[in-house]
Amino acid sequence: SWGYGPSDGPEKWCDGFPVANGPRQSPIDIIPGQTSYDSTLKPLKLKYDPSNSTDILNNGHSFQVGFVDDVDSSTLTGGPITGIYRLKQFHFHWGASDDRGSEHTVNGIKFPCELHLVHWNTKYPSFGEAASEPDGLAVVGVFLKIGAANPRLQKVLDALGAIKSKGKQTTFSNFDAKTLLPCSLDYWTYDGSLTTPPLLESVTWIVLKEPISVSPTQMGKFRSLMFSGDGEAPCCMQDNYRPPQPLKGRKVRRSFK
Ligand SMILES: NS(=O)(=O)c1ccc(-n2ccn(-c3ccc(F)cc3F)c2=O)cc1
Ligand SMILES: [Zn+2]
Repeated sequence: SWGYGPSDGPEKWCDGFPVANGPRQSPIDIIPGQTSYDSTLKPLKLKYDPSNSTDILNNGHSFQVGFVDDVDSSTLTGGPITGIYRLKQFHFHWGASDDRGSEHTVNGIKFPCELHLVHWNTKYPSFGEAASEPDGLAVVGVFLKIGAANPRLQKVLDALGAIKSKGKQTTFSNFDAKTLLPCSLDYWTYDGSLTTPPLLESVTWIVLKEPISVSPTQMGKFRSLMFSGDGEAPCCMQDNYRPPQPLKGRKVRRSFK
């Protein structure tokens, strides 16, 4: 299947997933000077219940923390979206070195890592159904910038030892995803897609302007994971990011002056 290497990486995804060349692909390069302030955009409202976190999984492309999503207890409302979206999972993308790793870029600048909090629109019966609807998903993107070690992030990183290789999963309870958010919820927003196959064009992207911090040592912990499963040739999980895609006339709005 697909990956991030020279033979199965982003340049090859269009072979199996023709939507890769579609009109609303993600990520994009955000050029702040070309975004438009929209005073009708509402503040983001993120309400996360720590008791909803369930597990942490190495899926062979990244690792993700899963949430109970059969009730409205961890939700996204407000912002550019209407209705209630439920948190399904969060995961990250990162580089082999601190000079790259984020999927979205700002004025062409890459961050070492990017956090994605994936939500689905409860007007649809399930995540799977929502994932194929143009207004089905909303992903909040948060940049990570090299600085002081982030103690809240460390809780997640301390669990990675148990899920080193593809397919490994372990329980991960009582994690408050809100602790991974920066102080300001100012954001850019645009209509886009999943950034990995199936690349479905069903995502309202909400990218926060303010990054959170991560230390070089903590970045090393991300890179200690493996794309490969036990018994396969070991392959470090790094550079698991898709580069920016053509804007194709889309408008990027911002919630702040
Ligand atoms: N990087 S991201 O844009 O946040 C992103 C990229 C890919 C996914 N993703 C991959 C498979 N799925 C998925 C899982 C179950 C399902 F029923 C439908 C899906 F699209 C999914 O949502 C979810 C999020
Ligand atoms: Zn992602």
